[in-house]
Amino acid sequence: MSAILIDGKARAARLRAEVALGVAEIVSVRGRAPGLAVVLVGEDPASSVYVRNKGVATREAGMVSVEHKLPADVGEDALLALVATLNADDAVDGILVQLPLPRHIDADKVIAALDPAKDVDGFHPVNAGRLMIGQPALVPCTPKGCLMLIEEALGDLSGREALVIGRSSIVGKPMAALLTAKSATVTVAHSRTRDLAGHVARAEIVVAAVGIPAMVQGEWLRPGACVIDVGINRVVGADGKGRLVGDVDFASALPRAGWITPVPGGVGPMTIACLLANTLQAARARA
Ligand SMILES: NC(=O)C1=CN([C@@H]2O[C@H](COP(=O)(O)OP(=O)(O)OC[C@H]3O[C@@H](n4cnc5c(N)ncnc54)[C@H](OP(=O)(O)O)[C@@H]3O)[C@@H](O)[C@H]2O)C=CC1
Ligand SMILES: Nc1nc(=O)c2c([nH]1)NC[C@@H]1CN(c3ccc(C(=O)N[C@@H](CCC(=O)O)C(=O)O)cc3)C=[N+]21
Repeated sequence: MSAILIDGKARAARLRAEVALGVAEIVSVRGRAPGLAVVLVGEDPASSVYVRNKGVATREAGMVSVEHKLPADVGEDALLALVATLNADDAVDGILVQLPLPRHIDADKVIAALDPAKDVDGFHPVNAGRLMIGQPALVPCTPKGCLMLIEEALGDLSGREALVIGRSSIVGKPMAALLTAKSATVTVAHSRTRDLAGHVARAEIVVAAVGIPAMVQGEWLRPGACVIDVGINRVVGADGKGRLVGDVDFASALPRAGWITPVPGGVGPMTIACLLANTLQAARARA
């Protein structure tokens, strides 16, 4: 038996096409396309790739994308001033501040300064809190995209055993909240978890968001599990070339899983498509 490959690239293309229809509609109503402002501080190479991919996708969906590149040594005050300007700019419907920020800047402070209505990453405490208590919110893009892939594979998730590996505010915590809202029975594992393999063995759904290349072994998996690999790790292969791998050991997981997302081509494209969906949602709410 071999797992069904979940084609995140194809699912993301469908979502982007849906978003483009919504964009056309809001343009006809409001006379202005949704606007996304992306703030990039310094030259993080992974972030640069993400920012470039996002720019192309937003324009293809008919949105206006404006990038603000600031030098790595920019002061916190200057960044907060830019956020205030974008908050006040009526042409800006969504703001994304690329993480990680340089160490001398307090990321929590910057996120808290965002207008929650424009927080298309869903990182502001108001949106994070709303998600926790089941109120309408802007939901973080990566877990939102993961949930779409899981539901498409499994349908109704109620009563399903789910394991989320990782408890970051960007992926793990909101992922656990979304799965709980869908009535899955959710376990959250992290660096202090004892017997990770034992938890993996019980899970019908495994979401791996750790940042350690190929750490989840295929042999740990419950046969037929739905495996969502969030990890984006750049490693150097035997040929000396760099390539991307996930947090799941794909080769050993493939024969044992029921469904699995590849890296690249799985969760990553969904993150970008969900960012566009969130920007449309924010534009509609503000219109
Ligand atoms: N595809 C996409 O669109 C995106 C991909 N990513 C990728 O996902 C991965 C995770 O990202 P992010 O959540 O931001 O990462 P963080 O570094 O913020 O969080 C990693 C989590 O993994 C946990 N962890 C570390 N070591 C272990 C271990 N040995 N066993 C179990 N858990 C462990 C940590 O535990 P503790 O809390 O105890 O430290 C922490 O909760 C990265 O590879 C990142 O590049 C991220 C965002 C979007
Ligand atoms: N404020 C903020 N929000 C984020 O959502 C955020 C962030 N900061 N900082 C960095 C991480 C990482 N991240 C990725 C998104 C898409 C791909 C992606 O498109 N990946 C493709 C292609 C990757 C390639 O080939 O280079 C794929 O997996 O197929 C990767 C990584 C979002 N993040």
